[in-house]
Amino acid sequence: MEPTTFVLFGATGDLAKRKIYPALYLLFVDQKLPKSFSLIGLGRRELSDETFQANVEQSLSTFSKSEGRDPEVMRNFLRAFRYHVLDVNRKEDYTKLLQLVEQREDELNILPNRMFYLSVGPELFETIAANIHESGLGSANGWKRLVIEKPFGHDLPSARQLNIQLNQAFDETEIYRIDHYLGKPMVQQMGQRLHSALSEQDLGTRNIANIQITASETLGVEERAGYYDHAGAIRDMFQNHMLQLLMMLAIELPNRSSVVEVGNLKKKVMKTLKPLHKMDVSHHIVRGQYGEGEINGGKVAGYTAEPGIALDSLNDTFIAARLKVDDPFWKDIPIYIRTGKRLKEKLTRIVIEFKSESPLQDHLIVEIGPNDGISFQRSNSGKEGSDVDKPVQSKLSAIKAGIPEAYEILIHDALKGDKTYFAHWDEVELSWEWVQPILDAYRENLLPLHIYPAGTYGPNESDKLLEQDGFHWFDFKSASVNDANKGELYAYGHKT
Ligand SMILES: NC(=O)C1=CN([C@@H]2O[C@H](COP(=O)(O)OP(=O)(O)OC[C@H]3O[C@@H](n4cnc5c(N)ncnc54)[C@H](OP(=O)(O)O)[C@@H]3O)[C@@H](O)[C@H]2O)C=CC1
Ligand SMILES: O=C1O[C@H](COP(=O)(O)O)[C@@H](O)[C@H](O)[C@H]1O
Repeated sequence: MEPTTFVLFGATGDLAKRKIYPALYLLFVDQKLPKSFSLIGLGRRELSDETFQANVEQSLSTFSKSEGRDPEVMRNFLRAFRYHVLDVNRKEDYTKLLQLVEQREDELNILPNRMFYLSVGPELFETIAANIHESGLGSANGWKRLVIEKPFGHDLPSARQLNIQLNQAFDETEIYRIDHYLGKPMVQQMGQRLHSALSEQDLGTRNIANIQITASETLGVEERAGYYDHAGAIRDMFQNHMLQLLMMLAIELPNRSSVVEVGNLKKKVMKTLKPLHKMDVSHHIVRGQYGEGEINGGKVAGYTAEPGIALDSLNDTFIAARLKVDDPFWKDIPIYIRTGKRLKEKLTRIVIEFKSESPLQDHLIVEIGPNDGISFQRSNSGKEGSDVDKPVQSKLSAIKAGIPEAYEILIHDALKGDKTYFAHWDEVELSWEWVQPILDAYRENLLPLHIYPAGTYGPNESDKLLEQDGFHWFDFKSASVNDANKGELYAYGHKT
């Protein structure tokens, strides 16, 4: 891997501590960082290099999953870390930063390959990109890359505007838009596995009755009121993670697919999504907000009683949607997506329900979190005359233990210059285009905001959305994927 200077904006922030440093540490231990690697952390607060290094070490103790850190390994890891005070709005700070970057490149005798990671609020993205460009930080005789956190824009016009601004400083090939769901190992493989499962059974998508994508969380808004109350579930999860799950499920990635191929395939999925009209949104979308309730036996406050949230906030903490992909392969298969905060359990799963005459069992379940695996399940929920004692049968593949986490995978890819599992501009723009009528309908209050008790699966209207089509959300309680783990291990696409 080529020598790299990793310039981290937001080095004192939550994401850096929680995800970036632990991921870098694991990469270092696995010898996956470039041999010549230097990190310069940036923020407004005054820190010495030593305090910064101690803070990084502290965050590893708090957030890293690796056990038993060797002090010698830790010292070697932290040796690469320097800190520099920078206010993103002060041009002179970038000039000083350039001097430090060049000084470190000289000390290490490395080429000026620079990765700029923006782990700061989205309102700062444009300013930083412009200042990197103007200060000369981005014009050295090596490569430059911009890694950018979500959210990418607030709506379609602002996302387009942001992209135009970034393109003045970075080429699209140099921009790495992080969507951490794309770094989840199961997400990278599931389209392939679904197609293998269907073809091994000599089936086509005609045997699929519907597809259900659920990302439910037990957490509430936590300390992120300032951001979340303007984003809501639709921008925080739906426009990015949930639509990425749909794209990754619908495409069959050729082996060793290039970044361009993946981008084109995903774009095709988004282009075939039937558009919603603002006036029809209420027929296909359910908007919810959590009220007070119980999570894991403990009482929790409703959304508007959370710190920093206005009592009259109409922000959405839940969304359920019905979508259709209008292409010959997926035609006529309804796709339901739901995501929300303060729901009954923490899980991310995709359920493919087969038609009753299908030789397959009722459901193929792709479990993305907290564990991962693929299994067949028979669910009795909602079926008249069902035999509740019927054993759950399953074939399952799980991704082996020791697989790196999303941030580790994505940061490693960015260091290698592999953009395959980053969000490409075309698909980001198309997903905002699809979501925009919903944002408009929310703003104009064209659909009700349903309050659901915390600790449930969301408002009843979300169940009704499927009942209208003769379906039910899969009842995860009736068939545990972890029980299925005891069954025959069988990986679609390859045997484990
Ligand atoms: N936290 C999370 O779990 C997730 C976060 N994200 C995204 O990651 C990004 C960072 O989030 P998070 O770490 O939570 O945010 P925090 O508020 O915790 O950190 C913000 C960082 O930005 C720095 N900063 C703020 N203003 C300036 C400024 N004017 N000049 C220089 N530095 C500044 C702060 O440093 P200082 O105060 O020292 O200046 C701090 O290091 C956001 O885009 C967020 O949406 C995405 C997914 C999950
Ligand atoms: O990006 C985000 O994702 C998390 C959920 O991620 P997961 O990997 O735990 O499923 C969500 O809590 C957060 O609000 C959102 O910003």
